[in-house]
Amino acid sequence: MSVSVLGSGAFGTSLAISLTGNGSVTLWSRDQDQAHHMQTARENTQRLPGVALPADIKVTSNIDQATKADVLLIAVPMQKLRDALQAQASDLAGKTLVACCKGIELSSGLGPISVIQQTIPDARPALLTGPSFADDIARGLPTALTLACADDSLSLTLQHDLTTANLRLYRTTDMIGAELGGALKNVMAIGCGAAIGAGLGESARAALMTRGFAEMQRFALMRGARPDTLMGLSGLGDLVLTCSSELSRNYRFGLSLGRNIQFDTHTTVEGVATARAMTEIATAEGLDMPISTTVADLSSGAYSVTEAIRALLNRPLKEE
Ligand SMILES: NC(=O)C1=CN([C@@H]2O[C@H](COP(=O)(O)OP(=O)(O)OC[C@H]3O[C@@H](n4cnc5c(N)ncnc54)[C@H](OP(=O)(O)O)[C@@H]3O)[C@@H](O)[C@H]2O)C=CC1
Ligand SMILES: O=C(CO)COP(=O)(O)O
Repeated sequence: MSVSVLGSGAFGTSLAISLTGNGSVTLWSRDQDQAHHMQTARENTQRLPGVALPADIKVTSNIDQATKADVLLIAVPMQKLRDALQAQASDLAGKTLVACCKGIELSSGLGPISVIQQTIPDARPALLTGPSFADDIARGLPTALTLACADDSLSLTLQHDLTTANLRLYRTTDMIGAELGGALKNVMAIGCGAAIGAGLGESARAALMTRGFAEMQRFALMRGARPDTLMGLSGLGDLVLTCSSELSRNYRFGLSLGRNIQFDTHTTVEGVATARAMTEIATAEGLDMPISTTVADLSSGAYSVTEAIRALLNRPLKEE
């Protein structure tokens, strides 16, 4: 099996490292200088410092070379996915494309699978998602992920090809559920970070995670997901990880909001655009999503943390 990872950020680099024992691995960067630096320094100093790139990984900025592989993992941020696919559309036609991003596209309200289907209609799409920090994967720590794919035979092949000694993949055919679990947990992680950053305590975080999970289920079921998918790695599993660890960028962004301090605007924080997308869809569908709406307002600066707390606590009392 040969695999190329398109997108040399933290996650793409970690997946390339993890897959080196399984066959030939190419890591593609859109930036020629960055690709050259990684190829010679054997480290992604910009996005995943401190982890050596195994000698077997070929790093390139040549898309023709990269797209020769049997399987292409697409590891770019959700809001960049459409542009990234469109820019390479002719090279990607007919390929097996495994999206590795988590989010809802703000301009369309679609998840990664649908964006692939729109931009590269004859591609064979799948999604890799679930609780995993790039650093953990790169260091070979045990991780379990969800592989979502509608085509059973392709799904079995990918599960076999992408599983490693430390990376265990579970299959599902519920692509909508897997997409939304990964997308929506980032929104809740921002909320939890804000609560902890503002000193509201662990009980507040538990309440936000639980009621946030109820919102995730409500939203995902409305869009046709299966309830059990949300209970799995791509939903509950990733929610627990992301809402409780400072390794998460979404959680750290929330912490900065709660503490009223600046956050590096170059850092990828998927939950900000997804909160906005989720809120717009929920409003159009008449779905009650108070935490997501509050996170969207908090992230955009429309609400202060004090206003956000007031908005959530002053809602009418209801049954659980
Ligand atoms: N980091 C993690 O622990 C995990 C991340 N993910 C998901 O993976 C996705 C990517 O995240 P991550 O790798 O961490 O992000 P990073 O911010 O570390 O890297 C993003 C990468 O995408 C590249 N990129 C951006 N736009 C384009 C484009 N149009 N064409 C080609 N390449 C592009 C960037 O290139 P450039 O440097 O040139 O801008 C950069 O290499 C996200 O959806 C995230 O939720 C999932 C699980 C874990
Ligand atoms: O998706 C992740 C963990 O599963 C990574 O989370 P962040 O994007 O918040 O760092």
